[in-house]
Amino acid sequence: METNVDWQTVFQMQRKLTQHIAENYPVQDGEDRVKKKAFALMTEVAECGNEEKSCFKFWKANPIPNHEEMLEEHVDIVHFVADIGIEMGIKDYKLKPVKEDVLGLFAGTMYLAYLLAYGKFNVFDDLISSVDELGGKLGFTPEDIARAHKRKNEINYSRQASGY
Ligand SMILES: O=c1ccn([C@H]2C[C@H](O)[C@@H](COP(=O)(O)O)O2)c(=O)[nH]1
Repeated sequence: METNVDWQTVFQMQRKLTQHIAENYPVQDGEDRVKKKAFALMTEVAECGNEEKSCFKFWKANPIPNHEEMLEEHVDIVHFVADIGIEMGIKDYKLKPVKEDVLGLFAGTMYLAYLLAYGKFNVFDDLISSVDELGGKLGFTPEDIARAHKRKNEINYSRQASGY
């Protein structure tokens, strides 16, 4: 299946970033990083949705989307999906077609993140598939996503270095 995100590269990069952040901020006794990262993912989905206002802000006369901001939020979502996969020890995932519109993808991604973290349901394939589909439905090419992901990955390292 053709994908909008080069997940193999994303996972390779995320493994290093996750390890780097864990060295700076070691996991505390009893801390559930899957729950925290699932919530971080939900907040990024909300931020992305807030840039693509036209899918839900029916009360606004002129809900103009901000494509650059939307792309930045989308690659934050991509970061956290891979991060959750790593945190959960996912070895194998399989992308599948998702028949949802943008609104359904935003809401579904949040719901799946909740199910994974709190219900312990095995829905990682659904989660990664929804986020992949979202990138395309928001109008981004695989090249747009790869470029923005690489840029944000570098920013994440400099933020760690500067004690952000
Ligand atoms: O454990 C973490 C913490 C942060 N990030 C990355 C994902 C996003 O690109 C960015 C989100 O951080 P803020 O920009 O919202 O601070 O950091 C991770 O990948 N793993």
